[in-house]
Amino acid sequence: MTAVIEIRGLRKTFRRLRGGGKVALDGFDMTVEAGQVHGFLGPNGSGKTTTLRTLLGLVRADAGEMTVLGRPSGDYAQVAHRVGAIVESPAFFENFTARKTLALLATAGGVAAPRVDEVLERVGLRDRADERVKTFSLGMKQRLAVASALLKAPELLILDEPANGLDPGGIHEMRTLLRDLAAEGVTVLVSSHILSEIEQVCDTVTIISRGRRVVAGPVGDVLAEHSKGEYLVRVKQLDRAREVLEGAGLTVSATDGHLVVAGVADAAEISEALGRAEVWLTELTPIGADLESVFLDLTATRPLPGAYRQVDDAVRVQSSEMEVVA
Ligand SMILES: Nc1ncnc2c1ncn2[C@@H]1O[C@H](COP(=O)(O)OP(=O)(O)OP(=O)(O)O)[C@@H](O)[C@H]1O
Repeated sequence: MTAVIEIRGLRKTFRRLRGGGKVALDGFDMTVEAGQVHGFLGPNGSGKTTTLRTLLGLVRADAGEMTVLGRPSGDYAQVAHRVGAIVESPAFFENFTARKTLALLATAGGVAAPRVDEVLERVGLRDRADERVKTFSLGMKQRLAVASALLKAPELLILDEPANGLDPGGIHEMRTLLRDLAAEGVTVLVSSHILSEIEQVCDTVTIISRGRRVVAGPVGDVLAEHSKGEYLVRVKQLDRAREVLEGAGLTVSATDGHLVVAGVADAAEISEALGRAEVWLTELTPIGADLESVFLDLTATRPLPGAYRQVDDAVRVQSSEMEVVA
């Protein structure tokens, strides 16, 4: 596979007016392969936007190496026409219509005029194209931003929170759009806090916490690695099944007419133990980890009862250990 984005050891500290600095990126690494939809996740203030701005040449890194579409970051101007990006909400002239906004951007970027109607159709703004941007809702402005990023028919699309403000139908359409673009060979890097969306739409994922990569890989592998070996068990004799499974050394909890059995290395442990006691299974299903629980665990941002977590409270992962730093 070819890496479209390769980042190694990226460091950035922002100076503070009153002295000292804020470490935004602390040796961050990321690889995005061609043709994939890659999710970029991290808590507020973990360094996502700084990474994306550095990739696009808007922020100068203190150290590290980056290539975009095979070119080192210093040559970004030479690949900029092959990259479409929305990083933070773009500002549009409020008095212009959507069509005029895109037509101006198309002219400035040397894009053929018919492309404007194609992208308006693609983001669902065809019927509102001649209305002024100031009358647009947040979600409609977001659609316009995506349309502007698509104008150049980019090979690499970078989207920071594209679902921001979209209604459920719009989120669904955004998901379809990203998958369709990937099927056409476009590489998509998407940052989002809507983890269920990322889980559905992305092939691969990188999670950042306090400026460092805490996990990366195919979404399925990341979920499998963090699976807790839990199974949902349904049987007619619930109490008897619980007794048998606990007797076999398994951890069992009863919920809503079924059992959840934890710490299971192999499903056969459950079926054999129950079978020996002549308790017959009606359902045995592995309970997979979801991206939200993996994210909350790896970034140590799971809400604590009775406490208001502060944005910079998180973890720094060192090999397999987690050191909590407040
Ligand atoms: N221009 C700046 N000057 C000073 N500090 C900055 C600047 N830009 C970002 N930071 C700090 O760097 C850290 C990383 O910020 P960044 O915007 O990259 O986070 P993020 O992961 O995109 O967060 P969010 O999910 O809230 O958008 C934060 O602590 C932020 O306050």
